[in-house]
Amino acid sequence: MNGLGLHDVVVRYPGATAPAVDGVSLHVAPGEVLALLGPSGCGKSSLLRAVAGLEPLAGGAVTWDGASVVDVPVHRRGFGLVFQDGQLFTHRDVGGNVAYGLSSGGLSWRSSASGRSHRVAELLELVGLAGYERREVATLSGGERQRVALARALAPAPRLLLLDEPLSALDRSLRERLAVDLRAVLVATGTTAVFVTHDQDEAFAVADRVAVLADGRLLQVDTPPELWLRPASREVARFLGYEAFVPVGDPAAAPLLAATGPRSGSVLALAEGAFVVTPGDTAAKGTVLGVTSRRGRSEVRVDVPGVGPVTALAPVGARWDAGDVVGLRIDGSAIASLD
Ligand SMILES: Nc1ncnc2c1ncn2[C@@H]1O[C@H](COP(=O)(O)OP(=O)(O)OP(=O)(O)O)[C@@H](O)[C@H]1O
Repeated sequence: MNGLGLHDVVVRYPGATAPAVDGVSLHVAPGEVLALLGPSGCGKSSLLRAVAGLEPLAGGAVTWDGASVVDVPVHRRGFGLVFQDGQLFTHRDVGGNVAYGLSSGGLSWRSSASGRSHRVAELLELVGLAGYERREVATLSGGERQRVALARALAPAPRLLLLDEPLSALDRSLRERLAVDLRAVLVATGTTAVFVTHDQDEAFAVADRVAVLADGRLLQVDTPPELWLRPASREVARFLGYEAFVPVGDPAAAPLLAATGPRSGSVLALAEGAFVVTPGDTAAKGTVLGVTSRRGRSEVRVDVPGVGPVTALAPVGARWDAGDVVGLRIDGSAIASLD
């Protein structure tokens, strides 16, 4: 099979009671971007490092185009790496950092100085930093550094790019913008990539498919819409942000099913926003537990009979006190079903 193959990969650290990666099998097709998503300590980085060749395998195999790379040293795998902190060379300027990436490739622009500088300019333009060649690394913002790290890693046209939480040191709004830009760059260059993150939104923004890991095991791998609409288990659903579960046969499910239409699974999973606080006669009611404000809207913790505590959305500025009973409209698009 072309692309990256993981076959029952096991990573075990000396002295650890359980393996960090415990029999993970996955395939990443050429040109595909796969996110490894999971809580801290679930083994995402260990798996990525095993693919890179930075950690030895305790079991299983890593293949590229069907051939094992287990005995191929890190620098001969043709895989690029981007880390959380970019790891730029501070004694080189931006252009020097990107040109370093070129020198590790075996491609034709290596031969001429003008070919090299043209390629550096092209890569900087690709990552949104046209004209930055002579800037000192120390003068760059965190987001700019990560863009340079990406350009440097893409310079030798790696057959696989491995990104370990490349955006997690940045603040939220910058992270959201860069996630979109990162996907655009990976798609524009047709780069096959594996992207590690603990942030669901980021995984969904960057990847074609998302692999959810917990305790070193693969729980589910699917496209973002499939994963969101059909989480394979409560564990996956909880990790994606579903916060309440109602069996389909439960009386409390009736108004929910009226909003979603018939569903095939046996349990409904409710995400934040499955209820919207609405005045007037509504299908459901809840008792306010508390109110917080986030990103220009109010989030109201409400206790809904038969469902439990959930986060309902409300217009910003609206005021309630704990104990108030509020009407709730149901948004079927925030309700998934599982077996
Ligand atoms: N070098 C190491 N030596 C021993 N144990 C390690 C080492 N690196 C990681 N571990 C352990 O392996 C498990 C998986 O760690 P890993 O860093 O792969 O998880 P992660 O999902 O990437 O976490 P995070 O999001 O916090 O980086 C953890 O229990 C961790 O403590």
